[in-house]
Amino acid sequence: MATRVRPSNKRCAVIGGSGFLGRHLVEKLLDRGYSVSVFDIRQSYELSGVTFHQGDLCDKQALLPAMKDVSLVFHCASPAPASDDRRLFERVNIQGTRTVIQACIEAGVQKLVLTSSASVVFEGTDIKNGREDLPYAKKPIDYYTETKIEQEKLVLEACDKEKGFLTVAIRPHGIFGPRDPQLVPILVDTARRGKMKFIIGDGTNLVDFTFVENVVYGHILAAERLRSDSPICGKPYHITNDEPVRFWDFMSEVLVGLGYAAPRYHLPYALVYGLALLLWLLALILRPLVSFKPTFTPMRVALAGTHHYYSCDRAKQDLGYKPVVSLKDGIARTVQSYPHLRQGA
Ligand SMILES: NC(=O)C1=CN([C@@H]2O[C@H](COP(=O)(O)OP(=O)(O)OC[C@H]3O[C@@H](n4cnc5c(N)ncnc54)[C@H](O)[C@@H]3O)[C@@H](O)[C@H]2O)C=CC1
Ligand SMILES: CC(C)=CCC[C@@H](C)[C@H]1CC[C@H]2C3=C(CC[C@]12C)[C@@]1(C)CCC(=O)C[C@@H]1CC3
Repeated sequence: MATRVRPSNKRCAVIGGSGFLGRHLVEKLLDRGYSVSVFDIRQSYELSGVTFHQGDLCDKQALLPAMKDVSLVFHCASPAPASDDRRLFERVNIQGTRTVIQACIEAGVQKLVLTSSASVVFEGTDIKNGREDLPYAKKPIDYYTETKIEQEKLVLEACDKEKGFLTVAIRPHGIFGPRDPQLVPILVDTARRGKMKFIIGDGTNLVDFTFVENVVYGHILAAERLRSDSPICGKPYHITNDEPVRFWDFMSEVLVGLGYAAPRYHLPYALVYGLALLLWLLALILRPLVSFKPTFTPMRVALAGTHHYYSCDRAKQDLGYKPVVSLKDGIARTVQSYPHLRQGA
């Protein structure tokens, strides 16, 4: 009789492991003695100790080989929030996540850790020290958020102690750090086009920005604490730097660190939000004729002009989480890592 190989608890798979967060997670897992399978639609690097499987997560047959003899799966793949493609988000974040869950169960995976987002409760209005029991956004501000909500629900509802399939969701916010393809590049691009002169609103709104290594640490703690007798099964956890900062102070610090001027002039929030909404509608109506991507989307303006910071008390209590890199050090390491984005480079 063929005996089934018991999956090693130091063997894991990272879906989305070619991405910004995924790659940092893979590197830390290797440091901690795990062997890692990466599953991603693209391969962006090579690393010893890592086996790459290239494919679309909506394809179960493609996923299964990456999960062979694996006890733990991290799912941190998603289309980029900047894409406004409803069908793509629904296909990958909702249907694709259903497929990931089915594949995990079929492959005998015991633990699934999802990278969700703190934005699942954000509707474009102030959130101050938000806890995990806030309701999901009833009117999500974009398709990305809408489908991240459904994705999180699917993963948490799939948690089944009887069947030995345990799940947990990590909700990071504003991830930044070396190799981030979003935050610093968008900021620098906006500055280079001369559009970073204005502060939206009075500039006092507090926001969480989270250094990538803290997010990675939260994921690994969750994975290692996920057992059938632990309180974390089927629950979401905020992971932040636990140091809310003024959105515009953070932006200015990164800009000045890279040699650009900090924004100075104030614009009323309602005016900019209204304009962004108009532009978004215009882009939608004109889509069959011309395609343009406005820099100022309603979501971006809301993120830049409201308070949105979250309590990570639950993660501290249940996971023993504490940020490992301070905001100050995180910003310094990030700025240093982008010599090619410096003014004049
Ligand atoms: N970057 C941020 O500030 C935040 C990110 N998150 C979440 O963290 C996760 C990771 O985000 P990032 O690393 O920033 O994004 P990223 O875009 O760098 O990485 C996502 C990865 O998913 C892969 N992917 C996309 N569609 C796929 C498909 N159909 N099949 C297989 N792979 C596919 C991409 O190729 C990419 O490598 C995402 O789930 C995102 O929603 C949550 C909160 C904040
Ligand atoms: C805290 C959090 C969730 C951050 C997410 C990252 C991005 C959404 C931001 C990174 C750079 C930001 C940015 C703007 C909006 C939000 C970001 C894209 C603006 C477009 C807001 C309006 C401006 O005046 C220019 C800004 C450029 C940078």
